[in-house]
Amino acid sequence: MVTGTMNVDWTTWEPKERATLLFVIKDGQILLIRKKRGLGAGKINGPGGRLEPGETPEEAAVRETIEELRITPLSPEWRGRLHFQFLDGYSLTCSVFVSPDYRGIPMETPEALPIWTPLDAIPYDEMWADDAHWLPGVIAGGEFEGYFVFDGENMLSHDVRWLKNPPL
Ligand SMILES: Nc1nc2c([nH]c(=O)n2[C@H]2C[C@H](O)[C@@H](COP(=O)(O)OP(=O)(O)OP(=O)(O)O)O2)c(=O)[nH]1
Repeated sequence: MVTGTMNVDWTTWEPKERATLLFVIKDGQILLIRKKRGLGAGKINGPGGRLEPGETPEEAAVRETIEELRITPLSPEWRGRLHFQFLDGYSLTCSVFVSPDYRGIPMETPEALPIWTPLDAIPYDEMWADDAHWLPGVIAGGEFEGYFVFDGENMLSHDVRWLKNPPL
């Protein structure tokens, strides 16, 4: 429930939609995408998308990675959950997974262009504004819950709580 410009009661909050993100991290690189359509088109992100009826977040994360990059991520690990409230009333939760390996060869699709990126060269200025607040901690091995208020693409507030291995 939105109770003011930036005040959200997260204890009673329910998302309108559920989505996923999955990052393959292997050999000092992270597999990112340039997203070609949908929410966040033009941005750099991980593969992901909204859950289909009956799917678990992990199933959706694997399906979206196959659809967007034609690879099958192996052994996905849950690393966190993003909670987004937009001022226009839209709300979304997003489960974040990391896979240490994959099967296949990443390919460009109508939805995404694969971009292998060194872990020390992640282009946060081309990503959603919240990502710099949690992706470094995820790469460091952390697990988190993140709470964000957005006005369109403009992040108004952020609160990241580390559950495990908080970054130094
Ligand atoms: N890294 C990051 N990802 C985000 C943020 N906000 C946000 O929606 N996403 C992700 C979650 C989803 O993976 C994706 C939005 O879903 P989508 O539009 O790709 O969903 P979809 O594939 O079901 O789309 P469609 O085919 O139905 O159009 O963007 C954010 O702030 N940071």
